[in-house]
Amino acid sequence: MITMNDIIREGHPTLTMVAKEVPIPPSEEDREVLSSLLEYVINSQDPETAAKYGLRPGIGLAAPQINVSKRMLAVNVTDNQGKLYSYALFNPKIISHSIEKAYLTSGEGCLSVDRNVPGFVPRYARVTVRGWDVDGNEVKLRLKGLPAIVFQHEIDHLNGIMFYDHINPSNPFEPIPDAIAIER
Ligand SMILES: OCN(O)CCCc1ccccc1
Ligand code: NI
Repeated sequence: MITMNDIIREGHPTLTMVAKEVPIPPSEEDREVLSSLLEYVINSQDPETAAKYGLRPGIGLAAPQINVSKRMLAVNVTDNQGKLYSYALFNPKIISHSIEKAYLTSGEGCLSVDRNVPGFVPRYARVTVRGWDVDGNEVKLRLKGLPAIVFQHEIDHLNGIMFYDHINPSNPFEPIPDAIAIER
């Protein structure tokens, strides 16, 4: 199982690399890595397991964060209507997105960043993501709200982008025009 010892931190070069596509159908090794990402996210959200293994809670995790520079991510997050989005995908890609933006009023954090970086992170309000699941089946997701934000955070990791790269350095809390403010 993945623990915090396996998660690399900012300054590690893998976090700013562009990760490689995974051959589909996936190898047994790639299937195990993908499953371990989702396992971490779920474990980290279980208070007993998180306490037992010292896991920092996360609503997503991308393979580069465990020093595997391959295009894989896992998300386990509930939206504001109580719908659970639990996905582990190979080669996820945003194939369309709204013009409208959205941001978390609380800002974002990252398991690979051991510090608070305050500020609004502008994201697309709605995205359509296409990817492949652990069995190699194509998946297409239409996302909005917190799930859309998380998928964009994770897909950024596959392109070597950190959440704070999007924060306005001169005014981190500058209002984002016409954007949806998402309270958490
Ligand atoms: O890459 C995953 N990760 O570092 C865990 C935190 C994920 C996350 C936190 C806030 C907003 C979007 C995504
Ligand atoms: Ni992150």
